[in-house]
Amino acid sequence: MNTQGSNGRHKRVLAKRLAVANVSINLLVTVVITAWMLLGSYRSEVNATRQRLDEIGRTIVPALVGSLWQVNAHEIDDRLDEIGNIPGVDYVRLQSHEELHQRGRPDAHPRVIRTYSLIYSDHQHFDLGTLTVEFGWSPVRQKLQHQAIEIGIATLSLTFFGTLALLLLVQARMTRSLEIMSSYLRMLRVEYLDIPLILPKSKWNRPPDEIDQMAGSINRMREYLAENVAARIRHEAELQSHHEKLEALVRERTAALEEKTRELELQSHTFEKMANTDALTGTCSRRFFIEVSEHVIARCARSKTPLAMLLLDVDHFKSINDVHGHAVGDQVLVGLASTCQAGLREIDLLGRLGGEEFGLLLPEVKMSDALVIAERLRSTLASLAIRIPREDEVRFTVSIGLCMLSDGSDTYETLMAHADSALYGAKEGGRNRVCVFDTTTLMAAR
Ligand SMILES: Nc1nc2c(ncn2[C@@H]2O[C@H](COP(=O)(O)OP(=O)(O)OP(=O)(O)O)[C@@H](O)[C@H]2O)c(=O)[nH]1
Repeated sequence: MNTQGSNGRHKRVLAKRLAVANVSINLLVTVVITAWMLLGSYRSEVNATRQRLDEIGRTIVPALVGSLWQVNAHEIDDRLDEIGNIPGVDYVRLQSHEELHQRGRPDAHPRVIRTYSLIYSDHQHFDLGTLTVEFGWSPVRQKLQHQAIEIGIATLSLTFFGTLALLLLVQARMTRSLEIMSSYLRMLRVEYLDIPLILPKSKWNRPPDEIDQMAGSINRMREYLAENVAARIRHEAELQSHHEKLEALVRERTAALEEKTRELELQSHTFEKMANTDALTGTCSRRFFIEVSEHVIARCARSKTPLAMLLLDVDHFKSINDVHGHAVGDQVLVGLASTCQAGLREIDLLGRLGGEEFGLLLPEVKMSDALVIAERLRSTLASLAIRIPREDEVRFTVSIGLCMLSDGSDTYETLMAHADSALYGAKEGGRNRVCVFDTTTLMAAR
């Protein structure tokens, strides 16, 4: 990560602001100091002027009074010249009786004026006139101006070099460090969190300052962020691992569930098949035969399609059981069912209704065809030989009751009652025969 770059737009703004502030403060301080120093100079100048005036009063004025008393014009002029030559004296005025002596020119606004009374004392006081001495502004002004210029130049030089030094110091320490820190924070990314912020080392072995503290805080924040990111990555990895384990578990459980469902479906299918199939003969169970018959009968009744119902019953089956055993009886039933089944169409339905009694539903078959089918069945079964171990074979006959769907109101129960009635007729008629149900008469086929 490059932390040496800087944002050009804000380059050294801080240093410039500091320089402007420093120059402004220095100028203000310069003005105040200059004013204060000039005031001090002015005061000391005033004191010096007063001391000179006192000196004039002590030395020259008594000599002047003596010259005036002696009326020594030459000496008077010398004294006045002496006063007029004192630095700073602009104007000297001697008013003695009618005479006026002047040196220099009076100022409209003199700086300091002092008037001396010229009195000669010799047991008596004689008033000889007044002496006025004026100190003007020009020498003091010049002096103060020079002083102001000197102070100004010195202070400005100090300001310039001080500001320059400050700028260099700020640039070397603050601006550069702040630029590096700013650049570091701008470039900071999750992948760079292991790179610490390093400020350029100072040549001098100085104690840590606020910039070092800030850099330390940034590094602590970076470490804290790095720890947090590492913890987050760790947690995400753990979460991912848990997620994968969970998904594997769900897949495993789903597979087990699907397997179980398949097993249950298979079982259910088997149970359904078992429930719908007669265990011994493989034909429809009574319940399934009734259920399907009800639908077929209703459909044929609606569409006025012919339908025949046959009820088959093995003749003297009890004797077969009694003579040959129950197992042989079972063999007879199996043989009957498979023989019947072999000659049926897809839409025909054979069901074992109980014991040795079977129902046979023949949709879309008219009476004449139904009779043919019933007779053929009876005949085929009568000639069927059931192979048994000891007696070689067993033969049997069946009685068949036949009825037709007569009108739209017929149901399974009515058809079954009719077929049963016909079967009863067949049994009564001597067995091994087909009987057709008729509402008025029972007609035997043979
Ligand atoms: N072997 C065997 N016998 C059964 C089965 N179900 C019922 N039976 C027997 O079938 C016999 C039916 O006898 P019956 O009702 O008297 O009828 P039948 O002897 O056939 O006489 P008819 O119908 O009048 O000709 C009984 O002895 C039952 O025990 C079975 O599944 N297997």
